[in-house]
Amino acid sequence: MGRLLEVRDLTVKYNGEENAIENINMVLDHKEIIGIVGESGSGKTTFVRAIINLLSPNAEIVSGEIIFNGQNISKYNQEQWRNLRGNEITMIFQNPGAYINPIIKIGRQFVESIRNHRNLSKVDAAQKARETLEKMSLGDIDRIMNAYPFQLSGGMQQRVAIAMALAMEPKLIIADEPTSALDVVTQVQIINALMALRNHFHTSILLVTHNIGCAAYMADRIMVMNKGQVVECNDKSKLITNPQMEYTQKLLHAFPELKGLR
Ligand SMILES: Nc1ncnc2c1ncn2[C@@H]1O[C@H](COP(=O)(O)OP(=O)(O)OP(=O)(O)O)[C@@H](O)[C@H]1O
Repeated sequence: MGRLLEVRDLTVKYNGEENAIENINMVLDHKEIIGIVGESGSGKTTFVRAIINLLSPNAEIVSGEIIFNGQNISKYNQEQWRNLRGNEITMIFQNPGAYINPIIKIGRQFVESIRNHRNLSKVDAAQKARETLEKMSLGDIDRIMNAYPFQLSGGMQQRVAIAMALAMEPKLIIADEPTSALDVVTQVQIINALMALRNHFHTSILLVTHNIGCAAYMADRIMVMNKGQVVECNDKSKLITNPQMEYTQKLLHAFPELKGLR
C-alpha cells in the first residue's frame, strides 16, 4: 500500500509539566485505518492533535518528527499548515458544532467550503456537495442543502460535517471520537459511511475511540495507549486474539462482546 504518515519519537508536554505523550512511533499506510484506543487521559487526543498541529497553546512538542507523504511537516510554517489542513488532512471531532456554522444554511456553507479549497463554479461545487452527501447515506438531499444546522439531528449534522471534510478528498482523516455523542444506530451509519469512503477515495484514517469494539470493527490495526505511551500496536485480529501485553488483555476483558471475535 505504501507509507502515508510516519511519526518518529514524538514527545509532547503541557505547561512544562511531565510528558503527556512520550516517544511515540507510528506508521500509517495509504488506505489504512488505525484505531487508537486507551482509557481517558492516555494521550490519544494529544497524539493526533500534534500530528495536525492543532495542540492547545500551552502544549510544547519536546521532540519528534512527522513525515506526511514524504514531507517533514513538523517543519511547516503557518501558511503551509493552512494548505495542508482541509486539503490533504482533515480532522473530524466529536462535536460537529466545532466546524458547522449555526446561522448559515448547509448548502451555502458546503459550497463555500468547497470553493475555498477548489477552483470550482458554484454549480459544480453544489453538485459535488450533493454527491458527497449522497455517499453519507443522507436521504433527502434537497432538504438538507436548504436546512439550517439546528433543523438536523445531531447524527445528521455529524454526517454533513464528515461529508464536508470528505468533499476535499483528503489523503488522511483524523477522527477523534467521531460517534461518541450519538446513538448506536447513527454510530453504525457513520462508521459504515467512513469505511465506504475509505474504499471510494483510498483515504487513510486515524480513529481515536474509547470503544475497542468500534476499533475492532473498523480498523486494520489497533494501537493501544496507556499513560502517554504505546503499549502495543498490531493487526486487529492478532491484537484481539493474542494480546501480548497485560494492559491490552485487561482492556479487552472490559469488552465482553469481543469474545466472538477472539
Ligand atoms: N490543554 C491541556 N492542558 C493541560 N493538560 C492537558 C491538556 N490536554 C490534555 N492534557 C493532559 O494530557 C494527558 C493526555 O490527555 P489526552 O486528552 O491527550 O488523553 P485522551 O486519551 O485523549 O483522553 P480522553 O479519552 O479523555 O479524551 C492528560 O494527563 C491530560 O490531563
